[in-house]
Amino acid sequence: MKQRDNGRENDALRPLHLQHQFLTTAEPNVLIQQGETRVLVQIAPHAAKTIQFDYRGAAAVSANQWLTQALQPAVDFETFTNGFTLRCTVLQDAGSPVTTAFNGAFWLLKLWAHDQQLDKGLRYNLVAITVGLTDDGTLVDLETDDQVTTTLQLAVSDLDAMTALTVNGTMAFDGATLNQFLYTAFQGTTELMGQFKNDYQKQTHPYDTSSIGAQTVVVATKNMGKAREFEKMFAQDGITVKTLRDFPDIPDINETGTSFEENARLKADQVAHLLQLPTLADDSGLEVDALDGRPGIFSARYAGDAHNDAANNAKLLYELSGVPDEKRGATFHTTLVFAKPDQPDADLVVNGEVRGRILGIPRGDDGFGYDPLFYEPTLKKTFAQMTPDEKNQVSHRGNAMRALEKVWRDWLKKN
Ligand SMILES: O=c1[nH]c(=O)c2ncn([C@@H]3O[C@H](COP(=O)(O)OP(=O)(O)OP(=O)(O)O)[C@@H](O)[C@H]3O)c2[nH]1
Ligand SMILES: [Mg+2]
Repeated sequence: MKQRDNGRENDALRPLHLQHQFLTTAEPNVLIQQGETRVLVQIAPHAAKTIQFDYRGAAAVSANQWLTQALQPAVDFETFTNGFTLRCTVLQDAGSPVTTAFNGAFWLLKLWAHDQQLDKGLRYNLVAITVGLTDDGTLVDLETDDQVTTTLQLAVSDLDAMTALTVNGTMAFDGATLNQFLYTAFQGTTELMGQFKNDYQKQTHPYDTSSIGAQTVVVATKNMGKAREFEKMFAQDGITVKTLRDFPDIPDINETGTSFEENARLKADQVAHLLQLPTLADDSGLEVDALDGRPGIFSARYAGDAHNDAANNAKLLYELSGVPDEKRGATFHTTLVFAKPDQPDADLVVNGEVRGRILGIPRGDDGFGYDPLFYEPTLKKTFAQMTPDEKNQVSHRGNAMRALEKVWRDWLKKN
């Protein structure tokens, strides 16, 4: 392939670099660099449903017209509730500043729409490129030093639809030359589109989910006792389990709901959104008759915000001191929610319960949480005296899983 004076091959793009939130102001912004051309793009909403460009660089009037024309067909104002101004400040012009500005503007707009869950407001993805014609061929993604007779400025979608096409030049050219021009441009835009999509993917789903295969279920829990039970139950179907321990960068989810279901939805919906994967969550707790159903949804935080099983058990025994056996009945409850990414209305919800009695002294070493105090009358043991299989046969979580087992595969196939 032929090279330009600076060594860059004729069909090679300038290196692309995006710095999101280059300015630390609240307003969304990005610094886009294509080669040595640098444009700062900022977006601000306004009430009228219009696209406004505020290009700050040479030939601003024609630049604004071109940018608006190139973007307009992609924007669906049925979805966007307001319009927006895209301010593009050319900080350094080393060639093709308008198409560089367009790329920064489109992909900033796309992130902005995503943050507001208005992804549908953009009909397709766009990139723009500037291509030049020389005496002996075409050059992609022009720099200031490239000596060309004619330039072509193009915006094209990932559905191969052109939204803006401008040709400016000092020489006449024929149809074959135009085709050569377009061919070169499309090669450039295809490559550029891939680069922008990669960056967008990183910005919106920054978690590494490459280890998650088709036979894997993500469970949004940090509780290893729960995780072991899910692992065992799913293993019967040949399914492996990943938990939040596999994604340590996911922030803690505040269980601010007022019911098991609300809390399980919070956990499932948020993690499904962050990982963009179907996610199962479990919210469970112990409802003690003599305590009017406490600790209930507060079972993990019963003795204080730091989850401490020993302290929780000690508090339970203390609160039940003097309560006779026949009044120590309790229910263990589990709500399971299976969520698909960004479809909270489609959440699958099932429940499971088991009745038992709270002993006066702990028995058994297995299990977790309140297990040593929870006596189950049919197997005549505490949960902590049971093998994992025995516990799963009778437990709240086992019962919830059996309810889930009947429905989740069909649910997963829908949509
Ligand atoms: O003896 C027990 N046998 C069980 O089978 C069991 N299932 C749940 N629990 C306890 O009830 C609370 C749930 O709170 P919870 O649903 O918010 O879970 P958690 O905070 O531990 O983990 P996460 O899933 O929220 O990350 C926690 O204290 C759990 O230890 C159990 N105790
Ligand atoms: Mg919890």
